[in-house]
Amino acid sequence: MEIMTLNSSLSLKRSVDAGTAEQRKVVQDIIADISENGDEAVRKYTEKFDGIRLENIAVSQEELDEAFAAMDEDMLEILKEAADNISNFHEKQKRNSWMHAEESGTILGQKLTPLDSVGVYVPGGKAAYPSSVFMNVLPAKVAGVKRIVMVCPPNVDGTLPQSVLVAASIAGVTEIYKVGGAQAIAALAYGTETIAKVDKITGPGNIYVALAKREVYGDVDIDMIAGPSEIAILADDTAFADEVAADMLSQAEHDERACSVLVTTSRKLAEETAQELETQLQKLPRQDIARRSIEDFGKIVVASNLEEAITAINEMAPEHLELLIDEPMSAVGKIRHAGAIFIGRYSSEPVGDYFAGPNHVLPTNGTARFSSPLNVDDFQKKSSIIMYSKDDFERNAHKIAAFARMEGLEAHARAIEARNKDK
Ligand SMILES: NC(=O)c1ccc[n+]([C@@H]2O[C@H](COP(=O)([O-])OP(=O)(O)OC[C@H]3O[C@@H](n4cnc5c(N)ncnc54)[C@H](O)[C@@H]3O)[C@@H](O)[C@H]2O)c1
Ligand SMILES: N[C@H](CO)Cc1c[nH]c[nH+]1
Ligand SMILES: [Zn+2]
Repeated sequence: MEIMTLNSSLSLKRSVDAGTAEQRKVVQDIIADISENGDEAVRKYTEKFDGIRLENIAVSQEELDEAFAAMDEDMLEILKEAADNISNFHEKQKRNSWMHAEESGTILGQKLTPLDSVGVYVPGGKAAYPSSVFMNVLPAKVAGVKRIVMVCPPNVDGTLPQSVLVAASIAGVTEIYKVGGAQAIAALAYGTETIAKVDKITGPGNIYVALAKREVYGDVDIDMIAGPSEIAILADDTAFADEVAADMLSQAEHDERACSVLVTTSRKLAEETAQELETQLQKLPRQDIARRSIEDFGKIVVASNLEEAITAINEMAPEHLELLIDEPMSAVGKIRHAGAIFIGRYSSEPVGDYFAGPNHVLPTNGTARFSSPLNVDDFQKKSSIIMYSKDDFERNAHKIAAFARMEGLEAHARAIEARNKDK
């Protein structure tokens, strides 16, 4: 891989993938068809895109039990431990309703209510993602959401991946359906005979899923449009090239359009990492995907100093950032934009993908400039509480009425004045 030098004309920013006009049209047509024809349209697209006609898309308790029984005991323990770590982390995010009583007797506050129902998209297609089941469902559970509907595209034999089913059971999903792509998003947003509509849809997926979420937003809420994975690694001469290359490939194997970038102050590390990437790629099972990702979107960049490197990384606002530098904690304050920051050698990105506890659904495509990881707040909504006292009302009524008249809203002013009389 070519090694570049960081200069003012080199930007690490990703261009947002808005899909092609043709893909948008495909998605709009699928959504319209599902809204109109419900389950029958779901069956048609599942047959077309996943290669199986399913008369019944609901996962039965029997299928869940079979998946559990077939799961390796040790693996089951690992899944449970990961689920505990993720739940514990998200418990710390949970906020409570609050009310504050002023001395004047007025009570102001904020009431938090979990969403009634959430739809969680779990990608199928290229890989099975039990970890994404945990990352979407467990924060919803912590928030108190009662109805959690999971959708996932079926395998060609009409099953769902065993690992996904077991994760769904551990996490406490309430309904599971074998449907993927834009047709799953439309079914969750508008409902079919089998799937009752939900209030919010979360979860990552490919371009068809992302475009569908964008289309239905407004009729339901969505979490974010999570694009292909990204990793930026900031490293100096204390880092090890084999570890840097391994971490870059860990995200490259997700998707041909995943993006792995090394920014380093050490030319030696840059050269060794380029070599390591080639050696390690040859031994990877998902070599084709990872190679295309590295060739089309991978970058190794040499910066003249740490400050310059951090400026470029802030501009990129990567989904994941690893700090493999001497005294990495000292750089954290200077990082303004990154979905998740992995500090030091033992915080390899997959630690966060699976086990540490923080969420792996993170802002991509530079949206870490203004978005946050999926979290418990995404599954609760707030209502303001206002209980105004007589004293406050009498003291402020004329100010409120004046404000209303300034806006030309006479009825507002009169609503206030109607109460400002002895009755
Ligand atoms: N950000 C995260 O947290 C995270 C986690 C896991 C996976 N991911 C990403 O999710 C994505 C998963 O993509 P995937 O494709 O493997 O699975 P997917 O489930 O997103 O997509 C499969 C579905 O796409 C639809 N589809 C495929 N080709 C189509 C076409 N030509 N026209 C219309 N619809 C079509 C089909 O309905 C199929 O069921 C990857 O990009 C991966 O990196 C992200
Ligand atoms: N790295 C992905 C998010 O960008 C999440 C994931 C799931 N499984 C493994 N990794
Ligand atoms: Zn990953």
